[in-house]
Amino acid sequence: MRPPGPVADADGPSRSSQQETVRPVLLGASLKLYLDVDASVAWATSLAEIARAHPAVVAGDVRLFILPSLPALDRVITAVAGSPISVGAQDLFWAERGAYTGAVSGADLARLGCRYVEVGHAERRHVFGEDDAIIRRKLAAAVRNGLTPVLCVGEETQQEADLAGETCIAQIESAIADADDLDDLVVAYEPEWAIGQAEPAAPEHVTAVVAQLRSHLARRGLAGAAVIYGGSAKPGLLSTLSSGVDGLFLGRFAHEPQAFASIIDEAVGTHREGEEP
Ligand SMILES: O=C[C@H](O)COP(=O)(O)O
Repeated sequence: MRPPGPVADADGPSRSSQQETVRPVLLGASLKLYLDVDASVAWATSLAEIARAHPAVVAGDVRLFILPSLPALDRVITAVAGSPISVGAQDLFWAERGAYTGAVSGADLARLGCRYVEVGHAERRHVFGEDDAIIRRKLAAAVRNGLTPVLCVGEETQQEADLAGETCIAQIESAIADADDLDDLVVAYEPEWAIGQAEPAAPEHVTAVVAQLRSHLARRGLAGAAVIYGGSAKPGLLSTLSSGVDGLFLGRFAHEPQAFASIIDEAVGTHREGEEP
């Protein structure tokens, strides 16, 4: 499923590995509201230079996506054009057109050149009051407009992996309930208690929860969905997770382009066998 509008990423390398059984590593980063527009463009420009020069990214073995703030989207898309970086938005509204002051249409995001859109982040739930019903409608809108949802799920408080997995599976099921023809999905496992901290969740916890999510998605016919980890992810983490995740969803620790570059280096060699996300 592809967006109907121009696509800001260079999908050539990614598509070229479609017949292979090795899954690429997916690294995403959301800027949240940390950087202003000029700083976002400068950051994206640096990442594009790194991406263009990195053999694993050029080959499609490591895929990158970035989610700047909405006012920065257009300029960031221009800044990374021709590089192997995909761009997405941090939010969308559930309807394309109408009397919805301040809302952002998925159709416009796709037309602008977005490939991804984030749905269900803990900050959207807690700061903006989004609930399961809103997340479900937004995810359906993303799919309807050819955007790949980056669906964030995660338990609120620290608990054992089995329980956390159950919570996340319930969130996934609720979120995808109204999405017709869902064939492209990224699930970002973000335990809420690990977001904005000094350290990420323990690797054993992450891999145990992600294993449950992968099994569940496979049973639902969504084995191709990538399951990535977010929550204070930073350089050094991916090596400890090995093939236990499909990649990382980065926040603050991606603000320094060289940190992002070092995570790309770590990603090399952590592919796993299976259907391509
Ligand atoms: O969107 C990203 C996640 O919420 C992680 O953010 P963080 O790494 O700054 O905790």
